[in-house]
Amino acid sequence: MYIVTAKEMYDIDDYTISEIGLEGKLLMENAGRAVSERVIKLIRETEPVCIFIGAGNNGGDGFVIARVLLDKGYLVQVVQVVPDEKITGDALFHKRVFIQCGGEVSYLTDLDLIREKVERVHVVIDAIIGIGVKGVLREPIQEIVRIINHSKACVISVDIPSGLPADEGIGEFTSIQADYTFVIAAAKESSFMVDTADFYGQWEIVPIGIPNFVFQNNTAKRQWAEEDFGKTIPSRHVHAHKGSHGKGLIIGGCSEMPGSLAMATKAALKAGAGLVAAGTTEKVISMIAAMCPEATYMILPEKDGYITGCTASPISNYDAIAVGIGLGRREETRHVVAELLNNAPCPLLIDADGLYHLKYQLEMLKQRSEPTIITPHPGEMAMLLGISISDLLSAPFHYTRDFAKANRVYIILKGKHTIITSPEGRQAMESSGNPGLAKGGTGDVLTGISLAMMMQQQELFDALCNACFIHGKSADIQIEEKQTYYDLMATDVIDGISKVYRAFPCKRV
Ligand SMILES: NC(=O)C1=CN([C@@H]2O[C@H](COP(=O)(O)OP(=O)(O)OC[C@H]3O[C@@H](n4cnc5c(N)ncnc54)[C@H](O)[C@@H]3O)[C@@H](O)[C@H]2O)[C@H](O)CC1
Ligand SMILES: [K+]
Repeated sequence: MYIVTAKEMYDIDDYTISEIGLEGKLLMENAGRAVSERVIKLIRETEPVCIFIGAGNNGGDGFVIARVLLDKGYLVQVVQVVPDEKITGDALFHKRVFIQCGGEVSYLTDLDLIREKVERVHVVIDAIIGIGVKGVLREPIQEIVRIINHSKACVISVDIPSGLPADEGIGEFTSIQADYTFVIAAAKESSFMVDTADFYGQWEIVPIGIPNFVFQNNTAKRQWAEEDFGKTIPSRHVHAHKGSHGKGLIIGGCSEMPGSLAMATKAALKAGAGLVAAGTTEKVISMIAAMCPEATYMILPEKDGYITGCTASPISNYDAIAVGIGLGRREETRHVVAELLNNAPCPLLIDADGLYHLKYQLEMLKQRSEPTIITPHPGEMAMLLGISISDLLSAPFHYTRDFAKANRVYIILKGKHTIITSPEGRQAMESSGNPGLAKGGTGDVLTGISLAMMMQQQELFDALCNACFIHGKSADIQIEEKQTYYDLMATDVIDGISKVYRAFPCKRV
């Protein structure tokens, strides 16, 4: 599933029409038919339906839907909310076809009449405006939208709830509040944003015959799905030994936060790492060693229970290193992150307190020759960007892409919809997981799983997407099987990793 801005969707549309030769009328027919198929599954023939139609191609989709429903014996009324001369091009073509098939269209502007109509129907189909909306809705459309929103009818939007922007980061709007939205061809950015997602109601994408490669050439954003995990997760070879699955090092922990290191280490091993060493203070080792007997330990220098350095120890023979969890924010500890940024000869993941220290030495990121990965939650990402969390969440694709490109890092921006970004600006959204994950320690588990994935032979971007998938799916399976959003613990997410591998088995060889 691809994710697009309005501009990307128009480019995809133009290419399909002008270079491939699938005419606009045909795409509109496909769109209207595909939406009608879904509508027919939702409503009965006896339920009166009113289709509201605006001036653009979204309205054109509405005329196709009206024709299909009329033909199937539905009680359809069509209300055009703009004068006849505004209906042009492909939309006019389909309006004429609808009328030739016996359909009737009323152009209504009297708001009382519209209110009466809306009160009498069970279902409203909203084909007023699609991705072509500019700014806040003008009158009388704004008032018509209000009337529809106040009615008891089930509201089904075509492509996007009318009035809602397709792109992230757009401030003011008035929108239809849909119960269902059938999104044409590709997900729009706004269907994932905190301030706009709810207007869609339940939504689903309906394909309209645009070839896959056209999406690939026009957008760098997509959803990471189960099939992607199945296709990319590397096999475990029958002749494999522990060295085949990577040797990782996790540096972190302090006297007040020993558990975070234990959880990350255990999660890395559970997710498939061959060997994992935990680098920390002697005291923390004595606290966690029994919790994770499969790991090895590296004693690091300390002051008052906080790590002060790590490069005096051998860090060159690891395949990947993670730093930051439970590290603490003491100034002496900042040096640990600097040493690793300078010297880690392998992919380096920075999380939690490591990100706090990174803020003071961001310029070092560009000097690294090996990949760097950061795994912030929105608060940490906003801190690194120097903006507010609400600004970040209004346009997360934009902010993370710019930061990743400027600083040459991979980013996992954690959230309900986690966004994974590569230094080239490729972006994936991973949406598994549930509110049970909103608890201390789950980020440490993701760090451990990510470290393990980074060391399996797969492209680094895919590895990070798969780590998020395993983490979220583990939480989902635990909730399905035995737990609730209240009692899910980070350690349960570690236990659930085996269930993910059993549920989505990978090839053996
Ligand atoms: N994605 C595809 O491949 C296909 C999409 N289809 C549908 O087409 C629309 C986009 O159509 P477009 O004609 O570009 O724009 P709209 O229909 O969304 O609306 C334009 C219409 O709205 C008026 N308008 C804009 N802003 C406002 C405002 N603030 N207040 C009032 N009126 C406003 C503007 O004047 C225009 O008249 C897409 O969403 C799909 O549904 C194709 O049918 C199939 C291919
Ligand atoms: K619409």
